[in-house]
Amino acid sequence: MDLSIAQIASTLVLAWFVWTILNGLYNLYWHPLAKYPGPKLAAFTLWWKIYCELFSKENPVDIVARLHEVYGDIVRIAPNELHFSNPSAFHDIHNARNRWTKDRLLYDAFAEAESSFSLCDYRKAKARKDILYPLFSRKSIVDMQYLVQDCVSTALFMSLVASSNTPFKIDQMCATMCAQYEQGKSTNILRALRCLSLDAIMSFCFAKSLNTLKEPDFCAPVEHSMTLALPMVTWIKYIPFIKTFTVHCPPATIEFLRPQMAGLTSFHLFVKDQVDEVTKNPEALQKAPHPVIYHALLSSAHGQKISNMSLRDEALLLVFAGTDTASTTLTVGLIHVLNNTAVHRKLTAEIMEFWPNLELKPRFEDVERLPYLGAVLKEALRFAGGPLSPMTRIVPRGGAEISGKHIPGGTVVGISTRFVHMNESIFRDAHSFDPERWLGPGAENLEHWLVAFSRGPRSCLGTNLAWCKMYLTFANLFRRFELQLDGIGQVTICASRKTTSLTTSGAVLQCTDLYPMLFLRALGATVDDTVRCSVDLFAEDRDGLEKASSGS
Ligand code: HEM
Repeated sequence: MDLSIAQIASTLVLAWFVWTILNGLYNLYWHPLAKYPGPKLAAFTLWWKIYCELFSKENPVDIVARLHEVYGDIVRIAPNELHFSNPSAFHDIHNARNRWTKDRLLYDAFAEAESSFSLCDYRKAKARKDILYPLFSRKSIVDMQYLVQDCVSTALFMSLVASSNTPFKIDQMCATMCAQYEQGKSTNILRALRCLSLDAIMSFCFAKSLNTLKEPDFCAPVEHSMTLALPMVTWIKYIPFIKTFTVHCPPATIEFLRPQMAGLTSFHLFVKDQVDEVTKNPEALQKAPHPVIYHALLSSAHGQKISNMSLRDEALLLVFAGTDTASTTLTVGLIHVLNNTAVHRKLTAEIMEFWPNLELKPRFEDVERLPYLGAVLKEALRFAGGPLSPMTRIVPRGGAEISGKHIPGGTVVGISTRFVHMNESIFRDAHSFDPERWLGPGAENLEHWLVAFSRGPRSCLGTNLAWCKMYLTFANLFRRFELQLDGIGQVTICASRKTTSLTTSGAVLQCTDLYPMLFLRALGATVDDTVRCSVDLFAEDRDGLEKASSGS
């Protein structure tokens, strides 16, 4: 029997349709999760979740929050996925005993598949983290803090303060900034902090920097492309072909199709060349001024042969993981502090008293003893929340108890940190930025509920580095400058930021629905006049976009 192409196609479509209906009916009535409440459509098909994550204008975490109000503590948000709202569920899922596998659907979407973050299997990830941990240990961070402190100084001095040995740059920079200010242009503080994080993590991991802090207005193509690439993760999750295409496509083609990605493709090439160089010529590592990731990864001591591809993935992942999270947390903290005069005054007073002589830069171990600064940073972490999307795990065979219920093996489970950090019964008046809560009686009990770095064997590898960076950045910012928020203009958020970062921005914007501008003034520093610099935190900066895409 001869069938035409049209007949074959229609038969396939019909078969797919019937399969979808039968599968949906199975999901609704016979699936092991059938008894769990949630929208019927979410139980029927994954397309409901895909719609929420890709097309809905509302943030997915907000959607889930609404569902919990309707359906209770446990909600079925996809045929095989449960989301929890009871904070105890976080510790049921992420704890020192659990060796649960990460959810492939989520983690395969990250381009760096062969990295400590994206290796879903616990044993493989542990083997990799064991290799890297010495470099990220507290001792190593304390020893190498000069890399971070240097960067802190550069970021600040780039903006305002004339560093004695770079008068030309500062002249040039001040002139540019003044011109920008007169033209009503803004400098993006989030971008500045991203450049800071980027340069710090690059120096730390590779003993090389892209010098993004030296770019005018912190307008570094690589930083900009990284920001643009973030929302792609959600698309890649459901359309893996995008990842296959970008991984295998020649960089020139990507740049042609999306010029804004030029910064990222050149960064990928930078890492690739670096990996090729160190694998061909490991002796070159002896010239490194301090330990870098390749010393550990290429060492024969751990007995593992790590492929070039995996080395590349690890290097890229570390840069990505260390850049967005820390800078977002600091930005969130900055805005809240500047919005709250009492907090601002108390923080500045503590830092000024501790650090009277500007010339003598304090060490991280000393700065971290400042109780109020520590409390402010914890509040910043609580508000920013780390990755806000649930970091999903697979319940092992045999099932597990989560939030007091037996959950069948094979279920995808997750809880966004927002449900822990904004829980009113743990953090009284949770939506107010109140560092005092970390200082008063019972404050030590709260530590258990600060989960921005997650918990258990898959918690953040860069925790020590992140703390070091956050303490030193805030100490320097509030010691050297008078910072003010100014409310002029309007906030516009571009649709592509409707991801984790946007959620974070959204949380911030709830407390400041004005256009946040920072007026910066050097305090007791080497500049005597007040330099005013408007800082546009969230609005899409067209000039910046153009500059970044043209690679200037
Ligand atoms: C404020 C800053 C940071 C926050 C809030 C943060 C948060 C997190 C969280 C919540 C996870 C767990 C993700 C999961 O469950 O899959 C994680 C994992 C990770 N983070 Fe961070 N992070 C920060 C900074 C850094 C830095 C500076 C680095 C270093 C380069 C880093 C490297 C990593 C790595 C390698 C993992 C994967 C660990 C694993 O899967 O076992 N992070 N981070």
